[in-house]
Amino acid sequence: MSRGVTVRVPAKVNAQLAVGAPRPDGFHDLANVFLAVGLYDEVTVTPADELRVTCSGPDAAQVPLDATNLAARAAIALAERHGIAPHVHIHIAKDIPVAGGMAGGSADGAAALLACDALWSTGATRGELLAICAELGSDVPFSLVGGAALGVGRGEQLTTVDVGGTFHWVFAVADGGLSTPAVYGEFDRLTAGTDVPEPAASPVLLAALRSGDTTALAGALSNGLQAAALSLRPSLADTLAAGTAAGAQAALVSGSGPTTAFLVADAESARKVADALLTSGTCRTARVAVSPAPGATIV
Ligand SMILES: C[C@](O)(CO)[C@H](O)COP(=O)(O)OP(=O)(O)OC[C@H]1O[C@@H](n2ccc(N)nc2=O)[C@H](O)[C@@H]1O
Ligand SMILES: Nc1ncnc2c1ncn2[C@@H]1O[C@H](COP(=O)(O)OP(=O)(O)OP(=O)(O)O)[C@@H](O)[C@H]1O
Repeated sequence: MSRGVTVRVPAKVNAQLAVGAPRPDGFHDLANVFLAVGLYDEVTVTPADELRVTCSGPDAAQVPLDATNLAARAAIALAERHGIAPHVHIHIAKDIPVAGGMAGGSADGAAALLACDALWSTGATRGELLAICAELGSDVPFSLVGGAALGVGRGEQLTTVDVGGTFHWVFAVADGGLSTPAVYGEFDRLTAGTDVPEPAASPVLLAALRSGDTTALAGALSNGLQAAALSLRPSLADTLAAGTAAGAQAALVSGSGPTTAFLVADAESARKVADALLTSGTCRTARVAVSPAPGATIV
């Protein structure tokens, strides 16, 4: 009988990503409407003689296994707060695309935190766990809570958003990743000398999510980092066009990219659009998923 704890954690797509001007600390204020999507990593922690990280899955070779791994950082942060040695083997079964703008590393951070908390019976409150998540990265608190939420500040201050139905997505995974800081840097370069408005959540988008109406949501999706991601990776325009031609109701870059996201009417259209994207040769692979999905959960 293993004494391990396993946590399942979802990827995210940004239904709206409004980006403000750079702050003195280098971050950008956001109005970030997160939606958790049903592509999952599973993180298992078991007692060990020292901290060790392993990873399996098709993209495993791209995942760092040292102390920079967000799952390792989460274990260390929790252990430090509770005076525990972080002697744990963390195994990541990775299904979320790496460096794809779907918060895969953030997901593993949130999952490892929840798993270690259970393994060590720390008694940490939800608020304490969320505070550690925010220290680890701007996307990490949302990976813990899942569902749908508006993130303000640098994206870490969350308010739940109501979602009235199930949305169907196709994700086109590109060859190679894009660095999140590089995409924000390109946003700064492209907007230099312009008046960047204060980011604000779109009432039309929030109403579309509440109604569960795919057509309304398709008209309201937006990503303020899209121009920057396309500037760094112009070939993404071909992927967006291929998905649109195949019948997607909306096509956009997912977060900082280079994964592209396609909102479709139902599961059947999802399969059709995924097949068309694959045969178009404009992406490495295509994945089908629904949203919203639950946050990090012990299984
Ligand atoms: C693009 C998104 O994925 C959208 O959800 C997030 O904003 C990125 O969140 P993340 O990967 O958790 O980012 P962090 O690890 O907090 O920050 C990485 C880097 O991204 C940039 N960054 C991130 C968040 C933010 N609000 N403004 C920024 O400028 C900064 O250069 C920062 O050094
Ligand atoms: N557990 C992890 N899984 C994947 N990458 C990790 C992990 N921990 C740290 N990293 C590092 O983080 C980088 C970004 O990976 P990640 O998959 O989180 O990107 P992302 O999905 O674009 O993130 P986001 O959408 O939050 O900006 C990777 O290139 C890798 O070096």
